Amino acid sequence: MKQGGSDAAKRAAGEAAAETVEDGAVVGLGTGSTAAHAIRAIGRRVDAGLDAVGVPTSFQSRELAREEGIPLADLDEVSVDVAIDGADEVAGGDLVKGGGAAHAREKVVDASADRFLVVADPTKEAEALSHPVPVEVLPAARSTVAERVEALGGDPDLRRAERKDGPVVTDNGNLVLDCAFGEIADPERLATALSTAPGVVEHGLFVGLADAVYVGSEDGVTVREP
Ligand SMILES: O=C(CO)[C@H](O)[C@H](O)COP(=O)(O)O
Repeated sequence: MKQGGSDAAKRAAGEAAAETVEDGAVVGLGTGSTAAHAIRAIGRRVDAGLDAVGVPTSFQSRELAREEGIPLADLDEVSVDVAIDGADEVAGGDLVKGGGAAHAREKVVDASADRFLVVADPTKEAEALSHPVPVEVLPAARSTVAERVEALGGDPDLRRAERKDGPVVTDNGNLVLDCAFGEIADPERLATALSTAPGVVEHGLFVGLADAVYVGSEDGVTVREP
């Protein structure tokens, strides 16, 4: 997993994206250490009088938003104006997400937003996607989906928890297969193949969803519109 970026770079990206949130906006709150900087910055702005409502993408982002005093809503109550979320790898407008196993809810929220802003540090950028693709699966479908992934040329690996024995269980009660495919020549095709496998809840390929990518560094932020 590409986790090598500096916290200063992540913070610069998260805070720059948070600055774009307009008064009255409904904001999709992403998951991970970079999105957390955006949530904290939005929290500071709410504290200073910004009228904004957050739609969390995970248990983690909900907890943080609560701590920061951001009013929250569910997706069946509001529509999202802008979502701000991190990524494990970015190539143009295509992403691999799901390092925090939150990609199913992240995709629902990010794809529903009028604008989806990706926040990342330079270590996440790539010419082509090659990061293993997290695939959330129903527990009963673990082995059938793994066989399907192998048939697609991938190498599935059940994600294991670091601080408990056994697998990672997602916020939705499912398992995650991290599927290495090497360089992904046609992300859209692979995304369709994974989506159509019975038992797949969601995968971490976000193809063509990003409206802008904020890449932070110690020296500032570059914004790309794919
Ligand atoms: O997709 C994600 C969680 O499911 C995260 O956004 C992704 O893993 C990036 O995390 P970080 O900003 O901590 O590097």
